[in-house]
Amino acid sequence: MAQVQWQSVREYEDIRYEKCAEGIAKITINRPHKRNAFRPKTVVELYDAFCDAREDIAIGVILLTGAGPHTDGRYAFCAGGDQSVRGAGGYIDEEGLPRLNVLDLQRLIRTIPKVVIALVAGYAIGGGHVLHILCDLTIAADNAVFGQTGPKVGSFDGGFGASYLARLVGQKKAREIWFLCRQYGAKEALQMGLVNTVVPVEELEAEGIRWALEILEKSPIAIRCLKAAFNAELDGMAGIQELAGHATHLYYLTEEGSEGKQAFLEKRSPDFRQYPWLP
Ligand SMILES: CC(C)(COP(=O)(O)OP(=O)(O)OC[C@H]1O[C@@H](n2cnc3c(N)ncnc32)[C@H](O)[C@@H]1OP(=O)(O)O)[C@@H](O)C(=O)NCCC(=O)NCCSC(=O)c1cc(O)c2ccccc2c1O
Repeated sequence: MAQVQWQSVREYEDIRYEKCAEGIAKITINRPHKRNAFRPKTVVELYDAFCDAREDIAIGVILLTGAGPHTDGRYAFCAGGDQSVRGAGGYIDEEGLPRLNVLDLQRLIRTIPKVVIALVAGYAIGGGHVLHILCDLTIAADNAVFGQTGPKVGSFDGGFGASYLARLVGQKKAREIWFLCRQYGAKEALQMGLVNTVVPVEELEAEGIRWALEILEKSPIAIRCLKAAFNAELDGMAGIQELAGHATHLYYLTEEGSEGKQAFLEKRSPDFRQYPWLP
């Protein structure tokens, strides 16, 4: 089965947010007239939907994609920050404040204890390219186009957008991508390890659902710990915190862990002697 019944979760202006009974959430950037470029409000809405998916214990996999094709027939995953609202100090929100709030979203995608899959049709460019990099997996349509534009348009993402990209494709290739601002097709992206697979564009969502359903058959705790472990290797103290948080979560689930709390509440000494020091 590679088709599901999507139910809208709540209404937004710049995105669509849906879930299905099988445990998948789908978040769609819905600004095709701007090649799905994000303004601060788009990011606020994306953040809100990702938070909802994080809190929903029925959801294990989140698909992130872009609406399309546009009326001109072109597809886009996301063309990065909306340059028409870029002002001094960031992208100007509805209150007139400059924002780089996509950085908050990047960290949420990175740490959410569920699997995030980017479904990329058409352009994944600039900050939109960085978003797919941050996703755990990327499924590309055969018409996908990847690239950074920062040095061309007076911007750069020196965080995950540079360092994690280099981990994915190697230092030389990452420097080429940023320094030359070229565009790369789906096949080339697959060859350089930037995406997991390439499918015909009309198969993109069905393939995403197939991957999601396969993941959803697996152990949620194993997957969340693995995601944190992959991150910990690269994310320093923040990565260790994330992995350690999962260890604490598991410890709280044990009888041994609750003995300490129970003893405190019963105003007695804890009896940890009953628990083995396993090899
Ligand atoms: C994506 C393209 C290569 C597509 O080219 P194509 O020829 O197919 O389409 P058009 O160029 O004609 O675009 C159609 C339509 O969409 C508008 N549009 C496209 N992208 C954007 C955009 N990013 N912002 C605003 N508007 C956009 C375009 O103007 C057209 O509108 P019309 O009204 O004229 O029809 C090509 O469009 C392209 O190169 N786009 C720009 C890509 C780009 O440079 N993105 C920004 C990079 S910087 C960034 O994203 C960024 C964001 C952050 O929040 C950061 C935060 C912290 C650090 C760094 C950040 C950062 O670098």
